[in-house]
Amino acid sequence: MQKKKLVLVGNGMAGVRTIEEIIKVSAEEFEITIFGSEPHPNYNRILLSKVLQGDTKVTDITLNDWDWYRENNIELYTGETVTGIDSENKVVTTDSGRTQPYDELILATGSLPFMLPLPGADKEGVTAFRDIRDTDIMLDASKKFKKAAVIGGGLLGLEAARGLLNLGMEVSVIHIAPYLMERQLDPTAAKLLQTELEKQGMNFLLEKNTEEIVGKDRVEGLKFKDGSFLEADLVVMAVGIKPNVELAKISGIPVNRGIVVDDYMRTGISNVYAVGECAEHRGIVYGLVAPLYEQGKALAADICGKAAKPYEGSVLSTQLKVSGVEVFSAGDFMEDETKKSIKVFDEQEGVYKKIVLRGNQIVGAVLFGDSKDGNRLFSMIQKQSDISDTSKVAILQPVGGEAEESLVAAMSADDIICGCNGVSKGTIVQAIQEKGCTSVDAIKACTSASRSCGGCKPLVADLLQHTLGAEFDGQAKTEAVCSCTTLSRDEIVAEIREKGLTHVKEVMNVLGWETEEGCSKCRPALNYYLGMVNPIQYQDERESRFVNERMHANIQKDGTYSVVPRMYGGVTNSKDLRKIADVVDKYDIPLVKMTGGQRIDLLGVKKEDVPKVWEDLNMPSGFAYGKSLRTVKTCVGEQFCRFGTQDSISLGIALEKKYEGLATPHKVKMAVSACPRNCAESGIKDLGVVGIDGGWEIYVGGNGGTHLRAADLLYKVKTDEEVIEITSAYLQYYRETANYLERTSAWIERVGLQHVKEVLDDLETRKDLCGRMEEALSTYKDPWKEILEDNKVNNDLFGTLVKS
Ligand SMILES: Cc1cc2nc3c(=O)[nH]c(=O)nc-3n(C[C@H](O)[C@H](O)[C@H](O)COP(=O)(O)OP(=O)(O)OC[C@H]3O[C@@H](n4cnc5c(N)ncnc54)[C@H](O)[C@@H]3O)c2cc1C
Ligand SMILES: NC(=O)c1ccc[n+]([C@@H]2O[C@H](COP(=O)([O-])OP(=O)(O)OC[C@H]3O[C@@H](n4cnc5c(N)ncnc54)[C@H](O)[C@@H]3O)[C@@H](O)[C@H]2O)c1
Ligand code: SF4
Ligand code: FES
Repeated sequence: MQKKKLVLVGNGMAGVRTIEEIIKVSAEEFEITIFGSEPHPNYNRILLSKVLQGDTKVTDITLNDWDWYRENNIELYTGETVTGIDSENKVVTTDSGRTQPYDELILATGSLPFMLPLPGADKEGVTAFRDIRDTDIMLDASKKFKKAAVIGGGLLGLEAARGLLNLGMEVSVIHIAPYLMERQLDPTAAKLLQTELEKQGMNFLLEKNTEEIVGKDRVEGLKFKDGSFLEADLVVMAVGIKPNVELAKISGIPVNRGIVVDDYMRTGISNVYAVGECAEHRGIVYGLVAPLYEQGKALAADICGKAAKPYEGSVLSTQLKVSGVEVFSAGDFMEDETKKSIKVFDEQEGVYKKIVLRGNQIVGAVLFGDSKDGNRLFSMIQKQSDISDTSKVAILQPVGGEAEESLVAAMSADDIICGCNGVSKGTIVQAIQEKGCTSVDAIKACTSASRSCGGCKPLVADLLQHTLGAEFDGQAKTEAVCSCTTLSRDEIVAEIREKGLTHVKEVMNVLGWETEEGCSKCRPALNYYLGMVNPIQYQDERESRFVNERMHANIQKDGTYSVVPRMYGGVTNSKDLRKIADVVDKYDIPLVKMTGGQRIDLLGVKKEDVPKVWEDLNMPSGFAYGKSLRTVKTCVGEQFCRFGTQDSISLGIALEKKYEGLATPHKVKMAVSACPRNCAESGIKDLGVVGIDGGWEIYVGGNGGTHLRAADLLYKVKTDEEVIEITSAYLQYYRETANYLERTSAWIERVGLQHVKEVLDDLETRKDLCGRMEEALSTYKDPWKEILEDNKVNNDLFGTLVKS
């Protein structure tokens, strides 16, 4: 059956979640194409606040990595904006001139930050806070400048302000209303919040209306309508958002404030849906993920032709993501003639709780200082619970002084634990009891709870503790390798050994993987563990490797490849240099560059030329792309240097020849310096050797990358043979005990240098490790040669045939 063409415009949180839902309902029905203006795969926009606050890194907030798109056969065009929709001919066009036909079209274009149209708003140093680019602008500015002004004292403005404080800036928040977060809080809670944030170092200017942003090219300050002035060299506008509807509007799709949709997210034009912050449902445009994900579910069922539960609107709840502050707000939180409140206010402790009732129904709540009851109250609001039978004040203190744990115990099965993803206590308990989930990560994988803002993680952990009791502590330490399983690395390796498992698919079947195909985290890891356990029998599964390892070359950002041939110990000769020069000319290679590991990198090689370049070079692969030994950097040593006490080059070459091509959990870099002056930088390598009088020192666990770490001295030895013996035993122990993708620097911190020493001090163990290392090394074959000799693989990978 011909698949239907499904096009998604907008590669953001709501759009991609909807695609996930569609794949869950009907994986085979659609050929999916996604366009996204941003140059990234789908990431967790919510966590940009945490990135700015220094709690996480941009690289850790990806929700769906490139492999996810590939694995689900989704054609993804990033950095490409859809500029027109021809709904008659069912085609979209993009800013790169591409046209893409569709059978079904989903618009998920999100919002645009509202930028106050002030004179000077275009000056350098004025930014919104919406995406990775804005976050980078703020991170950069904080390194060079001191004074930040945030316009807008809502959720976004306060989270930005906390981030800028953490980055060492002086921060003023300019707010137009008389109190903060007036859309979520009442004046009492807002005042408490302001006091707490002032204690943290924030400065507030309330009821201030900005008139102008002043400065030459760069912003220098803000002028206010009351004539006052504030110095600032960074201005962040956080004054709300507006639905991004321009594309829909020019394409004739009915638009009000947002794109108008029905209860299945259908727009006024057939086969065109809208979801997320760009959509307007029953007159409401939502700006939090929980309702957007609910919308996505309804859309997914409808588009797949299944009986869909209509989307009927959402009650909202919010929490501010600022550490040290607990603020919660939900539903209709302001009193009026029809709504009365019950309040508890402990001024001494700074705790304020309020519920708002319409008759006997609870319709809203505000909590400050202690937001633990937030989820329970939110569930009551969503269910419109009638509280006539309950003592009203007890609703605000339901567990009166009992142990914290009884909070989750007191929740009913349909109480929501994860507001963002709408996951109830019952669903999580079911995942623990029926699917064997034993960690927060495993629960995230099974149920999506904690996958968005992460605010519910402590509650999920409490629920795990409560459900598993004594079992929890022990099990909590073992993290699942990924969301496809609840098993940890150690459990998987043990099962592979015990059950004699030999293939990635077999591991998944036998060990009850949640997903049929696994994911980009577990597949390469399983491929490695299988090869490590059984190096002789195991057939490497190319398709389970990361793309660079599959291609045996690094893909560059423009789609070309880099080729780095092996040069043992960083030593070359005129013959190899001539070959390299000829190859560079013949294939028009734009850049030749020395690497940090003393190799020559040919950059910008066209995909179809890669095998031909390998063939003409006729040199072994340098494994510059691999989880493997990369290079052994050497200093010139005793042969030429007057300080040299040892032959660093010969030892470096011997090490590189011995361990080349060895599969390791992560890349391994080595160096050999012939004296303590350490010109080859042995102190920041995974394994570094330093010449001393009458022998060598062996250092381990060094890292010169993002997580800079000086290597630890492991042993002093006398001979080259001893260096090799210790290296073999050390590397083999790392291979056998590290998590896949764990560098030696992280591994040594985890297992402890002393522990590793004790293992290697045991001569029997050392011998066994060396024996297993020899076994692993015996399987080495140069991958470039192998591919050149296999026309099919060559053709599959590069679309070229080198040998006839
Ligand atoms: C710093 C920050 C913190 C937040 N914290 C929270 C929180 O704690 N809790 C919460 O619930 N919500 C939070 N939010 C809001 C939440 O991130 C949004 O509600 C959610 O991301 C909206 O999803 P969306 O898919 O509708 O829009 P977006 O995530 O904005 O995605 C839309 C995407 O479409 C792309 N696009 C637009 N037009 C086109 C086009 N024509 N062609 C191609 N691509 C296009 C855009 O570039 C964008 O990448 C936060 C937002 C920010 C900025
Ligand atoms: N923790 C969370 O849930 C969270 C965090 C960040 C962002 N978000 C979402 O992101 C979106 C954007 O957040 P936001 O805070 O910008 O929107 P918002 O509309 O909630 O708040 C904007 C604030 O700016 C103030 N403002 C408006 N004009 C102003 C002016 N000229 N001068 C000074 N202040 C002015 C308003 O009074 C308002 O309080 C919202 O949908 C929000 O829900 C949520
Ligand atoms: S490390 Fe010592 S021997 Fe090697 S080059 Fe430097 S000074 Fe010379
Ligand atoms: S409440 Fe946000 S991820 Fe669970």
